[in-house]
Amino acid sequence: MRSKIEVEALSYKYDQLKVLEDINFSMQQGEFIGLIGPNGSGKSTLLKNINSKFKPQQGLVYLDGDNLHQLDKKELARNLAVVPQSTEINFDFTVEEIVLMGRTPYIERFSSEQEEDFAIAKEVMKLTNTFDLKDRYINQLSGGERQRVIVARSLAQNPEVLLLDEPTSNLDINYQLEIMNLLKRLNHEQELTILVVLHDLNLAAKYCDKLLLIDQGQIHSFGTPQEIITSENISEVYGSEVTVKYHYPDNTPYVTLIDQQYIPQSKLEHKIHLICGGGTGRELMEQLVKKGYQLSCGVVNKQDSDWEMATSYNIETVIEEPFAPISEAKHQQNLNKIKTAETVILTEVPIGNGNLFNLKAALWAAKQGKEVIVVNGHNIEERDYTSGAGSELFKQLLQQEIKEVEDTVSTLKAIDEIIKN
Ligand SMILES: Nc1ncnc2c1ncn2[C@@H]1O[C@H](COP(=O)(O)OP(=O)(O)OP(=O)(O)O)[C@@H](O)[C@H]1O
Repeated sequence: MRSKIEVEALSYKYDQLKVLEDINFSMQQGEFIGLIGPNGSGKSTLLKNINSKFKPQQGLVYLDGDNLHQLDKKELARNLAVVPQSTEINFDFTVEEIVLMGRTPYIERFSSEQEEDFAIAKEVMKLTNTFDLKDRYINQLSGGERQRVIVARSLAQNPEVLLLDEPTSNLDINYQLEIMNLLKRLNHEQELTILVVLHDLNLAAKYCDKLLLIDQGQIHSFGTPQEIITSENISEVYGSEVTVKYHYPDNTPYVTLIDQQYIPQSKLEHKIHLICGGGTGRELMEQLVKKGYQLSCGVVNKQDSDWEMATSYNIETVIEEPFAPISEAKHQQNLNKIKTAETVILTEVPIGNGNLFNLKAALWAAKQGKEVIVVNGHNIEERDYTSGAGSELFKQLLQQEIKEVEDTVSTLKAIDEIIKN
């Protein structure tokens, strides 16, 4: 199959300033690709090379196998439409007039719009929620309204490929989602091929099938959001420390910025091991990761909701088979993790014969002189399913030098105190 768009060895300079170097990638029909990268990395310049506004000094761009820069302008506009980053429109055109401009590539010289053109303009105005604005002057609209009109104009071109440069930048959160949902719908229903520059990595990860990450004019990486949105890539390209959580079940990544300036070094170095299970560690895991602690976890069963959360944050975890009792080997691995931690937290995990080892691990940690925080907001008997063995071990644990707390908030306070001392 021929690629819809193929960029081959493309390099571009503004006078002496080299901005793009040896860019190679292709888009198949119906792909939805996000172009991401830091400010000034060359995203807009790449888009302008693909839409033929700029001609690369080296390399070629193909549309359906034809050299795109040699295509007649009208033919190109019937295939490819652009939503630029900023649109200066100096004259007082109405919204409908602007949208009808999208029909220009279909209108013969010396003739004017036909009924079909008006019908298409109406349809795309409805799609973009701009129909109610149709008689308003474009220069009297808000930035967000104007943005939607420009999207409508590009759709009126009835293109096969749509290039958009930060189409959501002027929009409030509601319209951001509306535009992205509209693009996704057009992509699905009409196989519209989309290349969109986005700054919001979470929006990009949520909507795009693939992401092209540009760094200083070169392709850093190209792949699925799961492959591209990793804390390593973000730190390498943007220089920011982030946590990436992979949402279950489709593993859509979600980025949260860690502002290192506000995390004291003592927190970054403090290692915590969390003994949990059955979802009792979820809330703590989120909080501790966001606060910048180094976290490990175990033993949890695969498929358990604590396992799910630990996996989504890439937390080092000792994992047992689904529903299987903790084996001696996994228990040993857990103790090895505990050895490297400064603090151990035992959540209010229900105790059965299968996870008695987790109580033993907490007891072992306390006897080793580790700081052990035991969450004990409810009576142990209520969650002991071992006919007493669990309660007995728990009693021994409480007799050690441990910190007994009630819930997540008091656990976090206890950790703060440990670090301060
Ligand atoms: N017309 C121009 N003349 C000279 N240099 C330019 C021109 N347009 C952009 N540049 C420079 O080229 C580099 C890439 O700019 P470009 O706008 O392509 O980056 P970008 O990734 O789209 O950035 P942003 O995310 O900030 O929009 C920058 O260093 C920029 O200053």
